[in-house]
Amino acid sequence: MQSRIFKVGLCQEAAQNGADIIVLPEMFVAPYTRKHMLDYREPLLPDFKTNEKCETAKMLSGLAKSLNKYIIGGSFPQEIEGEERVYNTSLCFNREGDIVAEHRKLHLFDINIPGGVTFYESEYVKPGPPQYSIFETEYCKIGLGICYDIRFPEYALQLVNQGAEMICYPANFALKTGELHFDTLKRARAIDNQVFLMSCGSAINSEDKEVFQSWGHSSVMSPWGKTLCEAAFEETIIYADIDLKEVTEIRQQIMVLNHRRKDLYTLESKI
Ligand SMILES: NC(=O)CC(=O)C(=O)O
Repeated sequence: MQSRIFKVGLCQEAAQNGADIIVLPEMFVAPYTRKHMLDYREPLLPDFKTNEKCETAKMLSGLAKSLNKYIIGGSFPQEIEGEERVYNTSLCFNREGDIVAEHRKLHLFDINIPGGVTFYESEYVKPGPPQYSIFETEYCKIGLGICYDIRFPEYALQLVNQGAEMICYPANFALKTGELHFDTLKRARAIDNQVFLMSCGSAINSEDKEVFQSWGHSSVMSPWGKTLCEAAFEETIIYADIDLKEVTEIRQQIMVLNHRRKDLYTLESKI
C-alpha cells in the first residue's frame, strides 16, 4: 500500500508565516475514491497520540503541538469496528495537540449528473451521528462541516445559534459542481450566517487523472461576503487576517439573525 499523503512541510511553512489556525482539505491523506477510503482507513483510539494505528491523528496532534497552532485536520477515513463503511472524519487540534472537535460528515455526496459526475459516497461512508461540531478558541467559537454539508443551511444556522463566528468546511468539491456552486455556497453561508467562512479544497490531482478530480479553490470569506483570499486548482497555501469585529458590526447593522419570523417558521433542533 502507498503511504499516506502528509504534507507536513506545508503546515510548517504556514506556521512560519504566521498562520495561527491551519486548515487542511477533506480526505487529504489519500485520493478520494472508494478503494482508497477503504485501504487507508484507520481507527481513532483514546491513545491516538502514541498509537501507530492512528497514523493521521498521531501526526496531526504532534504537528499542532510542535507548531503551537490550531489545526483543523481536513478529514480522513475513520475505521468503524465491525463495519465495511468508514466515517469521513475531521479532527481539530488545539495547541497542545488535544482533539477539541470531531466532525463526521453528516450529509453524504450521492449524486448522479449524467455526463457530469456520478458519485455514491454513502456506499462506503456512513453518515456521522447527529451532532453539531463546534469548538472554542481564544478568538471565537468555530463551527465545522465537511464539503457537501455546506449545501445544508439549516446545519450552519444551528452552529451560529450555538455561538459560531467562523465556520470551516474542509472540502473536495467536484469539478462539475464546483465551478458554479462552491463559491456561491460559501458566499451564501458567510452572508446568511454573518460569519467568516473558511474552506480548504483539495488540489486537482494532475498525477492521476483516473481518480476523483477536485475543484480546489480554497478561500476565506468575510461576513460581508468578500473573498479575502482564494486558491485556484493547484496546491498552495493561502492566508487571511481575520478581524472578528466585522462579525459584531455586521450583526448590528443588518440584523437578519434577529429578524426571523418565528411566528411564520422555525428551525427545530432534534438534539
Ligand atoms: N464532494 C462533496 O462532498 C460535495 C460536492 O462536490 C458538491 O456538493 O457538489
